[in-house]
Amino acid sequence: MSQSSPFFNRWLSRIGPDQVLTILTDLLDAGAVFAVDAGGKVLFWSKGAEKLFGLTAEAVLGKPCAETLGCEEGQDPCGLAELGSIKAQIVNPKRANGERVTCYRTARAFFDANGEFAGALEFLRPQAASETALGIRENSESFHGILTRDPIMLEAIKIIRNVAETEATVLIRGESGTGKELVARALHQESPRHQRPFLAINCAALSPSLLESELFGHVKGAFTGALRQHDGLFQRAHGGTLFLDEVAELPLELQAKLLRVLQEQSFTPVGGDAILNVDVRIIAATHRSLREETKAGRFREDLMYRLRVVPVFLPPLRERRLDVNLLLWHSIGLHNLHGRRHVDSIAPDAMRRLLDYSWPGNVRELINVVEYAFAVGRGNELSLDDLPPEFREVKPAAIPETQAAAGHKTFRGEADLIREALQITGGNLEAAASYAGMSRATFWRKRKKYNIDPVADFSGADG
Ligand SMILES: Nc1ncnc2c1ncn2[C@@H]1O[C@H](COP(=O)(O)OP(=O)(O)OP(=O)(O)O)[C@@H](O)[C@H]1O
Repeated sequence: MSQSSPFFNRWLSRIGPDQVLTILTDLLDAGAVFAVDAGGKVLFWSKGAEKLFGLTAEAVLGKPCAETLGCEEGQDPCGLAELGSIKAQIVNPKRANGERVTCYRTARAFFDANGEFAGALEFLRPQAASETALGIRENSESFHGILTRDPIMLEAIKIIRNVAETEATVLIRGESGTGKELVARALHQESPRHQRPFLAINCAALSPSLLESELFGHVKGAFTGALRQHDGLFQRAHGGTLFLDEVAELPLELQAKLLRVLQEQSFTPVGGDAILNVDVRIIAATHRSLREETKAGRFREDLMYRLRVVPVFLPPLRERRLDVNLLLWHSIGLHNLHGRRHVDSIAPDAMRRLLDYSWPGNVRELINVVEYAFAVGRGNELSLDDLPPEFREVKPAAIPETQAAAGHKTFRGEADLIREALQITGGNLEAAASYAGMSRATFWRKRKKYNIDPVADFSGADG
């Protein structure tokens, strides 16, 4: 069906197609719109294009578009004659000041009555920092809110995807704040049980008697104060998933009761004598080694085997340096959307401290650090002064031993940060600049200053 009324063409010629196109593209002020002829010469250049590239229409009209936008990075500058249309292609056109800007390119070619390429209309929308952080271009992954570029985390996600379909019990091991609950929720969401409840309990947070009544419920009069019957989590999670966080802290007497539910899908509420049957999938998590706990006699061996049918390990954040960068920018992007401050760069000394930090509270701590920076700091650059005191006090020489043991380099300065960024990204300048918290132009300048050659030294590095 046509998108316009039969009167549109008449109206268009009365107003003037040129004026209509100009006004229309003004309405799209989030990016640049331009038209080219069959030879790639610019025929139309919107106000948004002037703003984005710092080039007036007067300076650009009639010039080859590839030259105007500095398409020299081995990318096909056009490709439209063959493809006909392009959607959300990532390109890096050049601004008047020489800086490159990452954009999404959407374009449509026109063909004349003989099928000959007759030019095209293009729309370039600059990519937001938060989109880069979300890893839309790089090989990162967002899976039910879990952001990562770390190979071990990606492997964990793969396992979760595969076991979600099954009924297997999963044991997630990781330090506090590494995302164990997030992963458990993802597993539930991916499973056939996703329309039934997902309930969670921290086994370390309650006294043994309260924990028992929370898990299994109690009948009226079961103990002093049990004024009415209470349905436990196992009953309420029927058909769904129960997440037992810090399962290693479960008292031995409750371990026996949990084992029975796992083996027989049945239990008796506190003070009751009727056996209740339930269908609940268990996902357990711990920061301890259950094997060690078993050896020490604190955890039942039979229960350990029941729980760790599929073990999943989440590494601490200090061992996932690519994720520090990714999660920082993701968190910054969220604050940029809602706060009064807009951060688009991180000062190199601040970035160095963030990357060198041992993150004992893992991702939860990182989120809080960004919140702190937005609460106390001002301006577009996140500086060292915006970070909590522990970041400002730590000298590179005083980096915790755990990190040194984990094989982390300590930085001596900006040059080291640039080298590390190139090393870890295999010489990809765009990704390396993002890793170092610098704009591409600044990264380029500093790389030159320290005479670091990305091609000779780092391309093909396995990062
Ligand atoms: N990879 C990730 N991507 C995005 N957000 C994450 C990631 N990992 C953790 N988070 C966020 O960090 C916070 C802590 O995560 P979560 O509660 O899942 O950790 P945990 O290991 O269960 O912690 P604890 O053992 O202390 O309960 C949450 O806000 C969570 O959304």
